[in-house]
Amino acid sequence: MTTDTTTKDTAPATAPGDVVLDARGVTMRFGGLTAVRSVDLTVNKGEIVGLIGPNGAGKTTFFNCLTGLYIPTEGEVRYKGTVLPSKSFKVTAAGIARTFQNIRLFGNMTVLENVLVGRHTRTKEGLWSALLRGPGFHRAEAASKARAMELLEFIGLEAKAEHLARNLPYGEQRKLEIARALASEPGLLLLDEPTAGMNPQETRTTEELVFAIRDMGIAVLVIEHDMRFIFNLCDRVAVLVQGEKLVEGDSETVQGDERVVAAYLGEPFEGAPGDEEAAEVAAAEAGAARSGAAGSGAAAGSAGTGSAENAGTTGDASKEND
Ligand SMILES: Nc1ncnc2c1ncn2[C@@H]1O[C@H](COP(=O)(O)OP(=O)(O)OP(=O)(O)O)[C@@H](O)[C@H]1O
Repeated sequence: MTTDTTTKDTAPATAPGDVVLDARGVTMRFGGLTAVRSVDLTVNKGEIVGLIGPNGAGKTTFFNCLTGLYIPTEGEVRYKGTVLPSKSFKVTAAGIARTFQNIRLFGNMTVLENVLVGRHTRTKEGLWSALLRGPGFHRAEAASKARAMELLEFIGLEAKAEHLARNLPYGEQRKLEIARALASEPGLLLLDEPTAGMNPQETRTTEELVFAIRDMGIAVLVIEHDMRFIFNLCDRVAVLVQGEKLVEGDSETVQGDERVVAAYLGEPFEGAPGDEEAAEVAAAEAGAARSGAAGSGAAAGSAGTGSAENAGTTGDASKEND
């Protein structure tokens, strides 16, 4: 049964025009397996919403239903009031961009070229214009490049614009993926485990980056196993367990819900998560200074059922669905 514990007190006041994403009764079956069962979720303008749950709970499958990679077996997804098209490139053009659990950059292309790839849904110049390389093409190309450089500046990688993507450290590759997603000028950004494999310092930087993206007017829906990251960041958190939404509410509501503790979180947090994180960052920085090199250890504060598989991974060939 789907239980929504959002109360009037915890839910943000929302005007009808403020709903960016409205997923209703989304169900996804693979043969006899129901990976997602009748999930409702809305994301409003100006919100950062978290989607958490144990491994195999259906989080990525749900993302795939929001981005046209899967057509839900049942249910409907609307973006700013319009039912989503069924092809992923059309979903991107409509205004939803995403990053993937496993980094999907073009390693042999430069950092700048990777961001330019993300702009293809926003460039109107057609094949003939590109072949003839007329003034319209050059103008569009210059504008795209300028916007891509702006985005690289936003994520702090403008100095590495001409580097090959594969030569970037892991944390910067994840940031570059975000810049590429932003290049399509979305109204909603979906982040699938953006801090997987990051050290505490990189995680904190990513947190700041997501706040800055929200401040640019882009709504964010984020899957993550790092609970400190989620509870620091999100206005609202939905918990999926075995394909169903168990609870939805603000961080405090979700952390305090016994069912969530039993099904996913394990022990409730004690003390302020921000303080603990700051201590870990300081310890990591001190360690890096001692060894002369920054490590890329496990993300801090991951929930018990999800951390081991995700910490420190740069790819997972066994996952077909993301
Ligand atoms: N293409 C597919 N075909 C068959 N089963 C699938 C497919 N994709 C996902 N599943 C199954 O659906 C269930 C939900 O998987 P999903 O990857 O969505 O979970 P998740 O919550 O994202 O897990 P994780 O936290 O490990 O990424 C799992 O049992 C998975 O094996």
